[in-house]
Amino acid sequence: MSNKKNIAILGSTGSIGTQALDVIAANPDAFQVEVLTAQNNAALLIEQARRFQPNAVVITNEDHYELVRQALANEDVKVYAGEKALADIVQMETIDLVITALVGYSGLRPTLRAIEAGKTIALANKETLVVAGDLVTRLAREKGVSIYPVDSEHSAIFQCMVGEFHNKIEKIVLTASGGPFRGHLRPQLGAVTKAQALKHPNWSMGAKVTIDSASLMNKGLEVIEAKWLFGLNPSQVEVVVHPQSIIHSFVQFEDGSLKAQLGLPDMRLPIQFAMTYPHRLKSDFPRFDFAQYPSLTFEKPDTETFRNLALAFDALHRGGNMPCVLNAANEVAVAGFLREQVGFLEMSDIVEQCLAKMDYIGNPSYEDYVTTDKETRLRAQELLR
Ligand SMILES: NC(=O)C1=CN([C@@H]2O[C@H](COP(=O)(O)OP(=O)(O)OC[C@H]3O[C@@H](n4cnc5c(N)ncnc54)[C@H](OP(=O)(O)O)[C@@H]3O)[C@@H](O)[C@H]2O)C=CC1
Ligand SMILES: CC(=O)[C@@H](O)[C@H](O)COP(=O)(O)O
Ligand SMILES: [Mn+2]
Repeated sequence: MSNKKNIAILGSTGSIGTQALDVIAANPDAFQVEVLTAQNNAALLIEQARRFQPNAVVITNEDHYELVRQALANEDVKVYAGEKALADIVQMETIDLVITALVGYSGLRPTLRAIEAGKTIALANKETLVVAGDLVTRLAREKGVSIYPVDSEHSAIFQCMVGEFHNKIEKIVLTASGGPFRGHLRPQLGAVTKAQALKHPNWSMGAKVTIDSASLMNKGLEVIEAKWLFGLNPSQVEVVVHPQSIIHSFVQFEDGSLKAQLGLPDMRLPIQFAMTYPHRLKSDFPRFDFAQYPSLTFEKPDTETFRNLALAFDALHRGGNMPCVLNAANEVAVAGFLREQVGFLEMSDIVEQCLAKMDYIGNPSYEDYVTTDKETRLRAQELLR
């Protein structure tokens, strides 16, 4: 019997997925890859499967199935395709921990299925908690499943909470880099390009989260994610702009003590911590050098210019299916911006109009979320030029 943790990585070809594999490659005695999944990047999935020899891989775009199957015909790796296969594979008995590194709404169903099967979750896919945080956290409580955060801010809060779980949080303060357009006003934002928006000042990430960072929707999604992960009221979550991205977030306890977690912007650390909690594993990640950062600065977010953050707080206050509406409208808007169909500022317009027009459902079922997501997408599509 091996002591290695058997890991499934959903979205292994993405930014988080490939960094999770870096962590595994650096710690072959601690981890074994059990499952890898991808949507379109068949070539990288094949390369990863040859290198890490998982039990199984899933390619969700069925058009690539034959290519992957033939390429792995001489390996001891099972090959599946399609969304149903993705939702089923997470229940495989041999999996210990599922890393949800998919992007967007696509993470919801497999995450719920993994929790149903009692799998520990390392959650990068924040949209899962934005869309259906009540369902997901309720099911996790029922099944006794732990959800460990991968997102850097939430990992920071979680790391500050270690040894403090019996103590009450007064508030948390999420740090935001402010993105590439920090300090810009609306007239300037009207003219920014996709290439400029994809240049995050501190982090190298997938396209969707990078655009969300530029529009401050990422911070809005993270506010909602934090509410569900840490059981907070909306009034207990604040955001401060910290352009250096060195302090990853703060927790303030009820005695007024403020704790923070610091480090260079490198996702491998939070990914690894979610995989090893409650332990820490020795790493060779670059260390922080105080001489390189003579000042760490803070500003209030400008929510009049970057309206997405205010819209996310609004959706959180309204509750029910409104965060699901926010997410679906934003996914359509970001895809439209990446196709250069809409401008930067129009992304918030689309989200705002969907929040105003979609029917409110107070206590949504899973089916209500599926319907809300579908109908919001249709409405948002109509708003694309
Ligand atoms: N990147 C980062 O540093 C951080 C990311 N996050 C969050 O982590 C999640 C992943 O982000 P990131 O790694 O940047 O994203 P990427 O776009 O880099 O990767 C997404 C992964 O999901 C797969 N995928 C995309 N769409 C689908 C779909 N519909 N069904 C199944 N698989 C799909 C992709 O497959 P393929 O490539 O084969 O098409 C890829 O493997 C997001 O929720 C993001 O907000 C949070 C903090 C930091
Ligand atoms: C690395 C990570 O966790 C991202 O979600 C990051 O937070 C993006 O940075 P900003 O949204 O603060 O620009
Ligand atoms: Mn983050």
